[in-house]
Amino acid sequence: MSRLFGLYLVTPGTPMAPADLAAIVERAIRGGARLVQYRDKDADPATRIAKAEALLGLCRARGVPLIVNDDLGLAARIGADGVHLGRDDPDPRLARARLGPDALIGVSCYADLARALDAATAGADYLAFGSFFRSTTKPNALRADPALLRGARKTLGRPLVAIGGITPDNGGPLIAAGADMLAVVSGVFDAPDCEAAARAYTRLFPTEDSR
Ligand SMILES: Cc1ncc(COP(=O)(O)OP(=O)(O)O)c(N)n1
Ligand SMILES: Cc1ncsc1CCOP(=O)(O)O
Repeated sequence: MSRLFGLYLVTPGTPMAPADLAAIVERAIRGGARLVQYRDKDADPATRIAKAEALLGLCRARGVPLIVNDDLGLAARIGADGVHLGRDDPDPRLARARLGPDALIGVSCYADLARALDAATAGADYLAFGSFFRSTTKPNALRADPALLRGARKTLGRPLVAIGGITPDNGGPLIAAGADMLAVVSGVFDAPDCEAAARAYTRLFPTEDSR
């Protein structure tokens, strides 16, 4: 698994034809997205399988991992690279047992460092914090203060993902505070040029040589 660093694209979960979804994800990968999460709360099971499989094929061809939000069963069924788990989802240990030692397991920690420590102990590969800014995708998301990332950096020893209302204009300070990845939905999916938008996030990160 490549190092967890850079733009993390999360799909919006709004009704969208599989081909349109794949086209945007492909453009975002061209713009530098290094990890993709299939997040889809509303589609029926057959549509979810079809979309996730289409994205997995695309991501495999581009060498970018695809993980599934919430749904451990779907991740196992399609052979995804991992799963992202929130408060209402299975324990990371269960996900590890089901998906295997190489699976990428991410856990939502909101603004809760104690939860993050537990998740790290339970084998999470990355810890996600947020929402750092108001999110149109998830307007009622719990809010986190960017300063939290500095403490998380010192104590957790795992890659940190920041999410929620992140734009190319407000993302830099989150990276400076300790975020390894910026997870983004609307900043890419709602942009007139998805590839250019992804590139604008990608440019916020130091290059491999300067890290
Ligand atoms: C990278 C990343 N971080 C946080 C979330 C939110 O997960 P969760 O709290 O489970 O909420 P839903 O996504 O299920 O609404 C995420 N999906 N990805
Ligand atoms: C899933 C999720 N969890 C907290 S905010 C959020 C949505 C992020 O989307 P956007 O990048 O459009 O704010």
